[in-house]
Amino acid sequence: MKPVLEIKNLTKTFVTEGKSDFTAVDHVSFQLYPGETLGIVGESGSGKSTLARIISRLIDATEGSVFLDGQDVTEIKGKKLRTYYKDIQMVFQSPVTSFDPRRSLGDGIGESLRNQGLSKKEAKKEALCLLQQCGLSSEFYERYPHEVSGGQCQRAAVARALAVKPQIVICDEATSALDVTVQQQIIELLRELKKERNLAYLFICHNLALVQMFCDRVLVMNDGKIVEEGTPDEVIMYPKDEYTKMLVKSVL
Ligand SMILES: Nc1ncnc2c1ncn2[C@@H]1O[C@H](COP(=O)(O)OP(=O)(O)OP(=O)(O)O)[C@@H](O)[C@H]1O
Repeated sequence: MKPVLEIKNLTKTFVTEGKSDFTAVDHVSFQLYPGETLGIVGESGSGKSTLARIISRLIDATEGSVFLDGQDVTEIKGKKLRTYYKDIQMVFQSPVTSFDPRRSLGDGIGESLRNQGLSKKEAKKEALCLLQQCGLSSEFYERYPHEVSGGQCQRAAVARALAVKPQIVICDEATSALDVTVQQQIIELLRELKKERNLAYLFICHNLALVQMFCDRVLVMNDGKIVEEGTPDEVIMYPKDEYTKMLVKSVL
């Protein structure tokens, strides 16, 4: 099977005046396959979010390449980049702040649909359908981000991510701000949506129990490098790398 996403030697060095250069992502390479959920774990500051931001083209890499469906997308611009922004969507830790507080959830979801050329009426119909698929009834269309719970808002954020029909969804600590039962519900939702839409997920998470439950494969990052890779059982139950052993021990 061909990978949907291929990362080759990706490196990001931040250059700040008056400070020494800092390499947050250091020659990272991996592949993500269609329908796969790939976990990325590592301590705070290990470079996970920076990696996600490069892949999403929110920031540029210093070195290395990103391939989507075999096409080099590292430096694409204009229309190609706008299409790429649809192919890769992100769901963040804090759903409430990811929505405009002055607009209803339905409007927030509808906006991406209207940007794709749907009429106001069509966008509303589709937004209601997406909300329903994400377990939210039509009354949530009119609600504002501060009028819903964190879990409900994260469901709406998933609905908004799906509105543009992405191939890949990057979840950056998407369940970390939610309590345990709501975390499980969001994981179940992501699982169902993956099956229905053959999505691939990059699942950045510091909760190893969730990673073990949800991911097909796991990468461990330390100081910007991938230090171990394997199935959740291999990495979490039988870690080989010293850093992974420490990481696993620290949460047990
Ligand atoms: N714009 C920037 N300029 C300088 N350094 C940065 C910048 N963005 C991130 N960093 C640094 O890069 C390192 C990696 O940060 P990153 O947010 O990718 O880590 P992370 O593994 O996602 O951590 P967390 O789990 O806490 O979100 C950190 O030391 C951070 O301070």
